Amino acid sequence: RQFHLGMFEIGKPLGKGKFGRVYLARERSSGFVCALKVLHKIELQQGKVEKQVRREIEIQSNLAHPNILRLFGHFHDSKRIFLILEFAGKGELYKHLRRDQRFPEWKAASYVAQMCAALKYLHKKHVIHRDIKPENILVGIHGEIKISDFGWSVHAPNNRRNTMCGTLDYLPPEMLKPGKDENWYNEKVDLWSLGVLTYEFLVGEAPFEDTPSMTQKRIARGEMTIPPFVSAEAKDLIKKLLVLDPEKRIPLHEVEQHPWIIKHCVKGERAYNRTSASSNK
Ligand SMILES: COc1cccc(-c2nc(Nc3cc(C)[nH]n3)cc3ccccc23)c1
Repeated sequence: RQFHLGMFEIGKPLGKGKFGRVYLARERSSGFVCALKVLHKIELQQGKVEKQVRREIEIQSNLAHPNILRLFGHFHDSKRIFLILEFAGKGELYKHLRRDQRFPEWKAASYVAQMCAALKYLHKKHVIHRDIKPENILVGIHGEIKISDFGWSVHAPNNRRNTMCGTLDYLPPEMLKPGKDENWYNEKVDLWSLGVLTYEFLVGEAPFEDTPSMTQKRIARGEMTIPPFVSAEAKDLIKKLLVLDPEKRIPLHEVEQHPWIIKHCVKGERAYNRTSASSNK
């Protein structure tokens, strides 16, 4: 399908990302509401991120999952690249996290379960996200979460050098301490990040947050403390994800069956059984 700017009615600016502005937009013929991300080619060249953007488009265009932000299409003019993205009505998850300081366990567990579903889908397609953090998650109108920003995602196995920018908090040890094949890592990097995310949802800050050099040391040693207000089940899951050896991290299908997730996520079903039971009376 060919898209061009004239097809869209541009609405209010939603916000500014690292390399682009995002606008609410409506496709004129269908009335379909979406988010239009505008990237300036000059800025991408200066930031040396054209390849990353091409990869983001190529990967995200082929994904279709309720917890992954859809990329419906893209087009460009002489100066700009336009990404036609799904509109998530409640905006950036990290703003919700900062506003609430930390999430109650039922909400954190629901988000972790949704992340699990999204990561299972990605890993089945041999896509590693590599940049799972609250800043890259949007919230839909019904409170469901959607992974966005595939700028750092790759097809596994990766053996290309990637300069990292942004926070180190979410980097797994194998991406910090170059081993023999320093650039070879696999999907298990997303398990580590899921552990950091779970911790941050419940505590309100990342487990290894410190000065950049101290953060690297603490990640490499897996040095973190989990505050007493975190439940024993949640603590158990965090400790099973934040394991230095990638092969020893709890796999996604075990995460979704973990007691902490089950306890908080089958509520709907129990509630369903209660109502159906009561209606039989
Ligand atoms: C970089 O994009 C930024 C930056 C800051 C805020 C928003 C934002 N986005 C969305 N939804 C989106 C965004 C995309 C790509 N799809 N759906 C909703 C919002 C609601 C209130 C405030 C802000 C919002 C985006």
